[in-house]
Amino acid sequence: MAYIEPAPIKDKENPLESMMERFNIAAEKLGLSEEVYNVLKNPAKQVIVSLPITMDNGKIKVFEGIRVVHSNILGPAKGGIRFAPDVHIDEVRALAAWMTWKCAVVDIPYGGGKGGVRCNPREMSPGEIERLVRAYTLAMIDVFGPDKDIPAPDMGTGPREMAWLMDEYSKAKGTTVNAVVTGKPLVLGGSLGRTEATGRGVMVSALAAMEKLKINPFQATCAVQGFGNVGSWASALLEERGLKVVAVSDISGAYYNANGIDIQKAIAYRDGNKGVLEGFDGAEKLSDPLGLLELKVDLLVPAAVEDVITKANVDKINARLIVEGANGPTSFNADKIINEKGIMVVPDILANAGGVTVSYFEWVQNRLGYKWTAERVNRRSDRIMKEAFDQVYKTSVKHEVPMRIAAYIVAIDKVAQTYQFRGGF
Ligand SMILES: NC(=O)C1=CN([C@@H]2O[C@H](COP(=O)(O)OP(=O)(O)OC[C@H]3O[C@@H](n4cnc5c(N)ncnc54)[C@H](OP(=O)(O)O)[C@@H]3O)[C@@H](O)[C@H]2O)C=CC1
Ligand SMILES: O=C(O)CCC(=O)C(=O)O
Repeated sequence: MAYIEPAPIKDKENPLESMMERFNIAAEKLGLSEEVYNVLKNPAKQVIVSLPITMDNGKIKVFEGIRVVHSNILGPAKGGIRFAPDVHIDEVRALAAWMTWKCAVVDIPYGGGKGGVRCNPREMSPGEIERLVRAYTLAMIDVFGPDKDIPAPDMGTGPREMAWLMDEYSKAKGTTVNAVVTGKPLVLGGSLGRTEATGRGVMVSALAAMEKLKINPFQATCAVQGFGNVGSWASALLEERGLKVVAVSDISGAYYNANGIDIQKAIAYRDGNKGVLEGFDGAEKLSDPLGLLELKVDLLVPAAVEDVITKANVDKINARLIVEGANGPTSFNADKIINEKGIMVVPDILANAGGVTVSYFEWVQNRLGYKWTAERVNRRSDRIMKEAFDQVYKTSVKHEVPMRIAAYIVAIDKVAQTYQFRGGF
């Protein structure tokens, strides 16, 4: 099987710089005080650890593990853990700050954090991954905690890794602490609805934006980059709401069918094919996987990695609407051209906030010692996503700025007000 390694991203820009450029614009629009600006531009805590792991061949390999807490002014830090070969401190800093803004946009009582381990989980056995998760957890034992910093899944991690993290943390503390991590398997206190939550939030945001643009979902086409947790759930739920998903992709390539891809068939194929779409016969494989981003569709959902829409390809983007399932898929340099082209973008810190919203519900349920029904979880998260969309849309109209800057304005304003009331510096 031919994998594209490393990730096929051209012209990768620095996600931290992209984040700061937007932050600067919103801070200026808001007239943010210099003191609060200086607090928010720096992460509150950054921890880098070395993790020596015995590999299956008996050799010891040392991995680098990172956790960054950008802010805990609104509550404990919250954010996923990424296992990927190109994890970098600047990327984790940007991802942690995006979590601060994201939690503020959807108005949940958390600050922002993010973690990462530079590794390639595709080349590791389950035993090696388990040892790595446990070593990372122990190294972060004083960082994590249900009232301090609560991790969750991100790229390359899922419920299995969260279960090991909870177990290791609980053993170290001498008691079961399920609220230390979210995105757990149901039987360990995971929430109904968490697995699909990010994709579901993407769908809710997309439908809200399509209403503003007067696009009828039953006549709309869609392309989705990334067919992991976020991309596959977003594809399935958008298809369920009437859209024709004409293209999907993963690390093995991009797959196109003008008549619409049968998403359930694609998911079943992926699940029976070691997690990849390679060889899927319900669509044609595109010669250039990045061609998916340039298709003439109503809706484009980048749901894989950062910086896939950059100044190198932004001129060729043909979608009417972009809803960002991934964190940071559009570089700062591409923003201006997208705006000039009149393409509406529902930004990551709004569009993919459904995941952390249901993570919050999971933490609430763990602390209550009670389980909500899927119906309650979905109804509440849909309402939060829709309200956040409406607030960002109104702010965008009021300040005459794109939705992305509007989302930053909403978030930074909330965090700045909290600083003003709490004081203490
Ligand atoms: N999980 C969550 O709840 C949340 C995730 N996000 C963000 O969404 C994005 C995706 O995360 P998630 O779905 O959890 O991760 P997964 O690991 O589940 O899936 C990632 C998907 O992207 C594919 N992929 C990786 N690199 C490329 C590439 N260069 N080109 C095309 N496809 C690629 C992967 O392919 P393959 O599997 O073949 O390697 C896989 O299909 C990330 O930016 C993440 O930060 C945001 C909010 C919450
Ligand atoms: O569910 C969470 O707590 C965080 C998910 C995440 O990492 C993200 O939204 O980017």
